[in-house]
Amino acid sequence: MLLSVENVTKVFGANRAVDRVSFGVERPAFIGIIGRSGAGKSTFLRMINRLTDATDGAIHFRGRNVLGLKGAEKRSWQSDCAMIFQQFNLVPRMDVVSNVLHGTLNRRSAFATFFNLYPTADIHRAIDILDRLGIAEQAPKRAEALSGGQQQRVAIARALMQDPQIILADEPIASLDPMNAQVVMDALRRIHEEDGRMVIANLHTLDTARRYCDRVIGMREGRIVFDGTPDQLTTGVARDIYGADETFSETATSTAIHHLDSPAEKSRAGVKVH
Ligand SMILES: Nc1ncnc2c1ncn2[C@@H]1O[C@H](COP(=O)(O)OP(=O)(O)OP(=O)(O)O)[C@@H](O)[C@H]1O
Repeated sequence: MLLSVENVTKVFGANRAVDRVSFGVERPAFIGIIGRSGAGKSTFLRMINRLTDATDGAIHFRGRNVLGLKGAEKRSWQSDCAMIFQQFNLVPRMDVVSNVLHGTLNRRSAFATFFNLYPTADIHRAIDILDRLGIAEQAPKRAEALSGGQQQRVAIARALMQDPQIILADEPIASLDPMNAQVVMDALRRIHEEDGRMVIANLHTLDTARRYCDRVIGMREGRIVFDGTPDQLTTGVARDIYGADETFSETATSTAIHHLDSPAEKSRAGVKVH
């Protein structure tokens, strides 16, 4: 088993935010985690890369319990599983290349970090990665001058700089318009396919999960209530995951471009209808 999650639990006071979550992954896959706000998706992702300590349970990656790692071993694990956030978390006033080079921070000495010194090889690699993501020409600009979709690709480049085995993406497209959302999801999918990296993404839209993931995990109130392929993710199952009644509509959880076909949807999305 490549990744094995066993009874992982996180308790905040009286609230079981994540409740005995267990599943196994045999080979690097593109996994989507869906569920309504507060279902425990972010907390779970943050426990994998040790941003949040679990209350109970174990997570084994290639046979090693990552929840027990300390010090240098923990930091090394954290660079093996790079995280991408909804708000990109770039340094806005810093240029794009420097933001990407930040992905090598925990490999560099305090001296080099203080004086902002980067090996030439790292700078070349950063530009190659930006090129691969189609944004090399943005390299000298300040991060804040870029569109949301471009900024998220910079964040992906920063993650790739760590050469991670797993990319953890916490609502990576929740702040993006449908067009940019697609560009970012395409980039993640391509990295998964070309590099064989595992991707675990918290997603708030069903259609994105169906379209990009090999496997979808549905969470509700801290527990896994669905674990299967996109094909098995029927409207009935989705209704169960989101805890909605018969009035549940798929488009309510959708941002995809192809759902903006009808004039009503276009106008709701703020697109001018002629
Ligand atoms: N640091 C914290 N202290 C106390 N409670 C927390 C903390 N972080 C999360 N929670 C609670 O844990 C539960 C799960 O939150 P979490 O953010 O993991 O859900 P989520 O599915 O990612 O939702 P969202 O998409 O809104 O982030 C919620 O009830 C939340 O209020």
